[in-house]
Amino acid sequence: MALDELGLDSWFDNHVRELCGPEQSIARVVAIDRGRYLVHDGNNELSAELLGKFFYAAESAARFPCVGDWVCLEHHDSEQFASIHTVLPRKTLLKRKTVGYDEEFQMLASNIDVAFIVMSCHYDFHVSKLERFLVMIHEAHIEPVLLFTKSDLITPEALQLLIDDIRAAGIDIKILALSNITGEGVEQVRRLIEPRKTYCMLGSSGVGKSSLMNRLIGSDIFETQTVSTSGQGRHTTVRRHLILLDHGGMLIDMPGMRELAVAEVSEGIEGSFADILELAATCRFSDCSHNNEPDCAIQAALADGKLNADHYRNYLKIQKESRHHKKQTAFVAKRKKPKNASRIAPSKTSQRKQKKNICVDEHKES
Ligand SMILES: Nc1nc2c(ncn2[C@@H]2O[C@H](COP(=O)(O)OP(=O)(O)OP(=O)(O)O)[C@@H](O)[C@H]2O)c(=O)[nH]1
Ligand SMILES: [Zn+2]
Repeated sequence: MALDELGLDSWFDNHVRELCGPEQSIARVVAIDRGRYLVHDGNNELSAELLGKFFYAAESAARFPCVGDWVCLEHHDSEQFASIHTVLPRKTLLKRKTVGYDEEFQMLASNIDVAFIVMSCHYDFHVSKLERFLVMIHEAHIEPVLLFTKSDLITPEALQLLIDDIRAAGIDIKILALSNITGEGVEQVRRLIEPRKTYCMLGSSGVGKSSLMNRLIGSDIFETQTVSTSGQGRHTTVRRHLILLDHGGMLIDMPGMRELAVAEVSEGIEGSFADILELAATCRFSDCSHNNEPDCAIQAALADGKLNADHYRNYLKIQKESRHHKKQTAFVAKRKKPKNASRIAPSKTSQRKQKKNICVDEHKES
């Protein structure tokens, strides 16, 4: 198989020439398992390890490879084993705020062209949740598509009402409805997937991501979970693996995400809340807080119903989270920064910590 079938194009090629040594070859990270990287070099999948230099002066988790990355490799004698020297620049990087106290973000996957937001139309659909996914996807410069699963459980009229709600919030992304049970709509999803492009599936646990994966692959390699009759999903084991589909495209499955806290986002907000930013630009005062200033365009639009109150509330919430994350990251970075960072070798403990930080795949994380 040629590397272009794995998504390599001239953009990456230019970086290969610049960044990979003459003895090195190029491969794509398809999975991470307990600190080991499974990479595909166009012919084989092989196991690769990081060079020690990755653990030096680690200012940011973003220096480590993640699923979807292109890396420069040096093969060892056995051919089945290699070391990773360099991570090539990424076209796109999907990340989220780390759950818990650590204020650094977590990389989910890179070099994704299209993100499928998978949501069940039968249970627990909220436009605000969709907006949260959209902020994250816009921030990463990825094209979003909404896949509504479980269409067999609601009437076409009820489905149309949900779509109307989404359009009313100013969201104009492509929407497809499907059922993994009857198979309706699955073919349309398959037709969306183009060769050499990378797709990912994002969505809460239990919405039907594994079921859809299995349908697209045509076999039951992903374990699916039975959910309670309320439709709510259960906790499933985490996996993140880049899979090559028969007709060419690539698909990365993501763990179910219960908590989706946003890291610092700016363009993501511009992408998802452009209507609000446009309105705010027409307030009388440029620093309007949209509370009780005169001639506030936001308050006026809320009053006459042109601006949906939930949409605005969600905007404020996400903006607050983003600001908070920015402040925290700046604070943590200041506290952590050692003098002469690049010359200090990390202790064994900090290497272990780093490994723990990047190898999220074997933990449950939703
Ligand atoms: N009625 C109906 N049930 C579905 C559909 N898709 C999935 N299910 C059921 O929903 C449950 C959860 O599906 P999964 O495919 O495991 O969901 P998931 O999104 O992969 O969940 P995680 O692995 O936890 O992230 C299973 O019992 C499926 O049979 C659908 O289109 N219609
Ligand atoms: Zn205002």
